Amino acid sequence: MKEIVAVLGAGSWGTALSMVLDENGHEVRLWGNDPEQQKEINEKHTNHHYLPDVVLSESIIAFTDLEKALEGAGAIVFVLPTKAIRAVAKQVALLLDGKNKPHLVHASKGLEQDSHKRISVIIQEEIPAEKYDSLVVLSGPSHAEEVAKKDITTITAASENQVAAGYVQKLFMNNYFRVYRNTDIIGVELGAALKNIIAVGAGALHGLGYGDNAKAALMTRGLAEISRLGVAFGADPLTFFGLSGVGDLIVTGTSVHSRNWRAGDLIGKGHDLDEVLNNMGMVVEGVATTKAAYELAQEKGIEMPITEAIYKVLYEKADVKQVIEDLMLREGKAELSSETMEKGNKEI
Ligand SMILES: NC(=O)C1=CN([C@@H]2O[C@H](COP(=O)(O)OP(=O)(O)OC[C@H]3O[C@@H](n4cnc5c(N)ncnc54)[C@H](OP(=O)(O)O)[C@@H]3O)[C@@H](O)[C@H]2O)C=CC1
Ligand SMILES: O=C(CO)COP(=O)(O)O
Repeated sequence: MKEIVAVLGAGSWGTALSMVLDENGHEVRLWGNDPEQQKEINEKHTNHHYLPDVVLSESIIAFTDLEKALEGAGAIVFVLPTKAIRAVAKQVALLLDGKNKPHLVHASKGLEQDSHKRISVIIQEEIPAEKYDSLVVLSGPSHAEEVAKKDITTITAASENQVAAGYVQKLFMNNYFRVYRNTDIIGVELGAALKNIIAVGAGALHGLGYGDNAKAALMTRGLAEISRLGVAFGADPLTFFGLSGVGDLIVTGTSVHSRNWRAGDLIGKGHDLDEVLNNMGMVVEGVATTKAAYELAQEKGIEMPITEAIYKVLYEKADVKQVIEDLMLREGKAELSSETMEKGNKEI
């Protein structure tokens, strides 16, 4: 199968996914909003700010005109920071005529500020169902830097429509990029978004000089509270043991590639949050997601003590050592709770 694929978002992940699609023989149109970057990609075949030292195939063409990028596309892949998804989806909706119905895919990881909505929900709100074929979430442990080097990567294509998930599996899969199908969109999106909170925390522990025991504690108990929130909103608890749960938690909670981990590390070393975010030069989704998840947990009465602690450090300038002490000295509890394993039916 050879498709025309419009990749919306010419940052690290959009560029790395474009390389996979190009490798698989598809016609790739990489859309961004920066004319200088478009010129660089089309003339020098590099995207030096987002993927330094990587040479792109000449057949990956960058666009700044969204209408031209979407013309005749069989698939449209949203790979934008969460805060840009709604605005870009609105523009896409205006350009789709309902005759050529593309498959929609998104590969972003976050929750919308204020509404706390998942990305697939935002896309469905903005693009009328009659204008596209299907919607699939592509998510898993996958640093752009490693995918661009063709390092072995596994990822999940989640959709209620398994024919659509199979289409996306076929679109992306090759000998270094293995794609699994999944039916649990809620669990995959929540696992992907919420692990970024824990990655910020893991970086902060490293920056503060804590060791491996602390890291294991944070990641394990972090996974417990991610699952608790997810299950309360209808996710399958088993999803959190999969690629977009524990898999993505490992990759971001232990790696210097992770922008969330690096931001946490700098915060742990005493740097100011605004300074850290301004100097990163790339999106750090975990900071905004911490706020969204904290508000969601408060609203629904779901216990998320690690998220609450990270929220206090990021948004209330709480002393990080004091916050850790408070976490450690909470009332003693049983390790496993039944609410983590009982699937709820609330939707976000
Ligand atoms: N990097 C990774 O390894 C992975 C990232 N992800 C997820 O993918 C999403 C995107 O991340 P990533 O590519 O890393 O982010 P980057 O910060 O590397 O790049 C973001 C890109 O989005 C562009 N952008 C921002 N707002 C708009 C807009 N309104 N219209 C058009 N373009 C816009 C930026 O353009 P400009 O340069 O002009 O600001 C930039 O090209 C995130 O949700 C992230 O969590 C998922 C898996 C892996
Ligand atoms: O989600 C990612 C890898 O799976 C990338 O994480 P960061 O956004 O923290 O770099």
